[in-house]
This record gives sequence, C-alpha cells and structure tokens, in this order.
Amino acid sequence: MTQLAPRPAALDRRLLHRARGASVYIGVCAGLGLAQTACVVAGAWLTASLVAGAFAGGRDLADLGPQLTALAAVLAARALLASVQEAAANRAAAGVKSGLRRQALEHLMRLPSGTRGTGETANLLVRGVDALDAYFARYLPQLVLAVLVPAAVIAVMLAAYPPAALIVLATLPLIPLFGVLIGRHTKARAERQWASTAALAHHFADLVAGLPTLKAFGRADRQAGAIRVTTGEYRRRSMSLLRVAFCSALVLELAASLSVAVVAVTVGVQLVHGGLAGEAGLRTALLVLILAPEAYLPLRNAGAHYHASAEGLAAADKVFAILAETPEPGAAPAPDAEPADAPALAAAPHIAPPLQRAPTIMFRRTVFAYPGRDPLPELSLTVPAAQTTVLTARSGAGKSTLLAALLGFRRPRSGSIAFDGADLAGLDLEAVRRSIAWLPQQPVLIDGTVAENVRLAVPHDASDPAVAKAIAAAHAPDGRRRVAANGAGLSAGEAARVGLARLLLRADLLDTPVLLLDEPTAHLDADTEHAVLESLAPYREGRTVLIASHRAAVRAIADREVDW
Ligand SMILES: Nc1ncnc2c1ncn2[C@@H]1O[C@H](COP(=O)(O)OP(=O)(O)OP(=O)(O)O)[C@@H](O)[C@H]1O
Repeated sequence: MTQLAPRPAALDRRLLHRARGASVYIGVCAGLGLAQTACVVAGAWLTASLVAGAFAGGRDLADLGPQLTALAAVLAARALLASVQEAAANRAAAGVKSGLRRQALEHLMRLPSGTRGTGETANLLVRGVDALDAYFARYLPQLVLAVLVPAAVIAVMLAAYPPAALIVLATLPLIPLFGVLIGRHTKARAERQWASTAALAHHFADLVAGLPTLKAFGRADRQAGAIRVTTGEYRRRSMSLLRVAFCSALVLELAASLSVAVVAVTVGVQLVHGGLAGEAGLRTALLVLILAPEAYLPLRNAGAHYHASAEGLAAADKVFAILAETPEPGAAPAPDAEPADAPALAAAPHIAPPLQRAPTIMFRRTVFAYPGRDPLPELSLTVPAAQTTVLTARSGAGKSTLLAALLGFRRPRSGSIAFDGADLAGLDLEAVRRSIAWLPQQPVLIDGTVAENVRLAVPHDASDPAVAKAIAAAHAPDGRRRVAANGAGLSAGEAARVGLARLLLRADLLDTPVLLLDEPTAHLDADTEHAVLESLAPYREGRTVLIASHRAAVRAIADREVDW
C-alpha cells in the first residue's frame, strides 16, 4: 500500500490550484462571509438597542417598531445568506470532486498498467474524494468566517467597551492553539483510518470476485471471519478518530465558554458598580454579551469541521500522489495538462506515426522480471514480417508477458524490443498500440450487449454492419445478447470469441499491421476452433501475427513455431 503523503495545510493550495472554480468559490465565500459578518454585528446592535430601549429607556412597541422590522430583515438576510452559501458550497464541491476524479482517471490511463489495486483505487476515487464535501462545503466557509467575524467583533468591542475587546483578543488564540495541538494528534489517526478503509475495500473487491471459488472450496465462512476482523479494525479506528473529534469539540467549546464567561463577569461587575449605567450602558453591555460568543463560534466550527474533512484531505493527498507519478514513456499528454507539466511533455519521445506496414519484431536478449520473482530466462527472438508465428513454450514460460510487452504494458528489465529495427522504448506507445489488434487470454467484458463489447475495440463508433461482420467471423454470440460485468452470462469459449470479434473489428477498421492472440482457441471444441481459424485466415494475410498457443490446430496454421 502506498504511503500517505505529508498532511496538507489547513488551506490546501494544491487542491485549490488543481480544482477549477475553487478560487472563484473562495471569492464567493469571502463575499458571503463579509455580508454574514455585517449581519452578525447589525443583529447584535439591533437586539441590544431593542432590549435596552424597552427596559431602560421605557419605550413602547410603537417606538421600537422600525428597529424590530430591521432586526427581522437582518435575521432573514442571515438565513438567506446561509442558504446561498450552502448552495454555492455544494456546487463548488461537486465541481472540484468531478474535476479531481477526471484528472486522476486521465492520469491513471497514462501510468503503467497493473501497478495498483482495483479496489483501493475505486475506493479512493469514489468514497475518498466524496469525503472532500466536508472540506469544501463546511470547513472552508467557516475558515473565511473565522477570519472576518472575530476581526469585526473585536473592532466593534474596541469602540464600545475596550476591556471586553482585550479579553477576547487575549483568549481567542487559545481556540486555534488547542485546535492545532489536537489536529496533530488526529493526523496519524486519520491516516490509519484511511489505510484500513482502503484495506477493507481491497478485501471486499477480491472477495466478491472470488466468491464462487471460495464457496466451491468451502472457504466462504473463513472469509466471513477475515471480513469480521477487517471491519472490526475499521470500526475501532473510526471510533478512535471520532473520539478525538468529540474531545476536540469539547475542549474548544470549554475554552470558548470560559472566555465568554470572563467577558460576562467583567461586564456584569461594571453594570453592578454603575460603570455601565442608563440605556446606553445597558445597550453596550448587551452588545458585548451578544457579540462575545459570535467571536469564538466560527473558529470552533472551523476546528470541528477540520476533523470531519480530515478523511477527504487524506484521500486528496493520495490523489495528488497519483497525479505526481511519472507517466509511461510516450503516453499521450493529459487533455488539460497544467502549464507546469509542459517541460516534461516537451521532453517526451518523438511522436512517430503508427506502423505503416507489417513489421519484423525482434526481441534482443530480453529479460522480464516481476517484483519478488526470479527473472524469466533471457530471450532472443525474431518474429518475421507478414508471417504467422506461434509461441509454443511451456506454460509459465512468459508468452503472455511477451505479448503484453509489445503493447508496452510490461517493460523488459534488460535487452530490447524492436519494430523494424526501431527500439520500442523510443517509439510513441500510443502509435504502436494503434497499430496492434490484441486478444488477451481473458478479455475484459463490460456490462452491456455483445455488440457494445465488440465496439470497444475501436476508438470511434463502428458501424453496425462492421460489428456484425466481426461477430460473425469470430463465431461470437448474437450481438444483442446481454453480458454482465466480467463476462458473467457467457461461457469462457463465448467470452473468448467476443474478444476475437474485437480483434477482427479493430484489424478491419484500423487496418492494424500486427495481430497478437493469446490462446485464441483455448476453450473451443474442435469444430468451432476449426471454423474460427478459417475465419482468421484472410486477416492474417500481409500482417505480422503472433499467437501464444499449444493447440495442434493453431500450430498447423503457423509459418513458424517458437519454443524456449
Ligand atoms: N503480474 C504478475 N506478477 C508476478 N508474476 C507474474 C505476473 N504475471 C505473470 N507472472 C509470472 O511470470 C511468468 C510468465 O507468465 P506468463 O503469463 O507470461 O506465462 P505464459 O507462458 O503466458 O503462461 P500460460 O501458457 O500458462 O498462459 C509466470 O511464472 C507467472 O507466474
């Protein structure tokens, strides 16, 4: 599992920079925050004037009518501003989240494949990024208010009753100070909690995929036990994070309440001793008493929401770690690459055109190695142009690895691969891939019809007759037949033929000079195998074809067989 990157600052610049519209949102927050601050001060002033006028000034309802109306208007404006704020926050959060997901997905497509867990990545981009709601919709607006409201309150208090302003000024820093101290403690817990969420997602994804096998071997109950352990760990860590969040809220609440109490006692003593006398004195005392809690409220809220947004920030960190990973050489630039990416793109290999004719493919002293495994034996091999070569090496010798390497999905540890003498490492991978039609050993099938699955073979939309032709040539099931995710609903042989139809459609529409087929007839009966190989014959003409197979019928069509 990748390590979490360092914790982002309270106001995460990368997040604001990466997310289009986020800076506009901060501007909107600031504007709304200013208006809300004005409402807070005006509301306090009007309430204090009304109460002081009624009790110390002896004014009746008719006298106080205009002020009452003004107070109602201020309260209504405050409620309206809060709902506008909420709407803007949700809109901004939705935009930022979809932007981050899009950037991460586009970047993931440019990274070497097979390097990260599916469950973990899906969890990060769905649940993790969703957790940013708390950051954008609740924390950021409170952060803006936490700057504006205390400043306004202190300014008003300085004018009305300076001792109260000094008390607020002295005690206010306690809130962020305690917040930071507790926040440091939260950091490690939030990271651990995120790690256990990721482990849980990974475990679930694996379990669901392998459930039939586990049931067949009577291991499903054991897995339930493993899930119990993982969920128990997740629950323990979530509770521990929540405990810190509750304690933090309590400490901040306590600090704020004590500070307000000090202000209240000071004002009360002045009222008793006549320091604040008459209607004006009562108005000042009430104004200070009403405003004092308002000074602490946004800071306390910002502290509380920071904990709620910690998970989203930890997830954003991981998304940035993905965005910082170096794309594979020759990967297409991101559609909206940031200006900062420009030098890296300028240094990308020369963009070569797709291979124009059937190439000779050469593996020169190539060694492949998987992490934690002994390297596969060194291999030198020439695949002649416009011929069909069948790889018959034993199972596990590295045939699929070889085919994947031609697509740039695996890179040799040493040695080289060349198309017509041009080293693959120096070619544009996108262009090379456009020149190849590939049938993997287990074609990935998506939820949809057979025809929709076949259409995936080409980047643009293929015509119905072209799809139908490919399906017929591959002897694949009817194009209208439904396929569930992962090919559920099709037999292994049918799934393989849908994969083959993809290869044929791609070869037809993109005129790819190279065909790579990994065990194309592994699940087929002799008659269907014969029919499929016959259909393949015209597509092999004038193309460099490389097939991994041990089947006698496939070997029979080979111009050349290679074993090692
Ligand atoms: N992702 C991976 N991680 C670790 N080892 C791998 C990975 N993929 C393949 N291997 C190992 O690399 C070796 C070659 O695998 P590969 O699938 O290329 O063989 P193959 O000749 O195609 O086998 P088969 O005929 O059974 O399909 C095997 O020992 C396999 O266990």
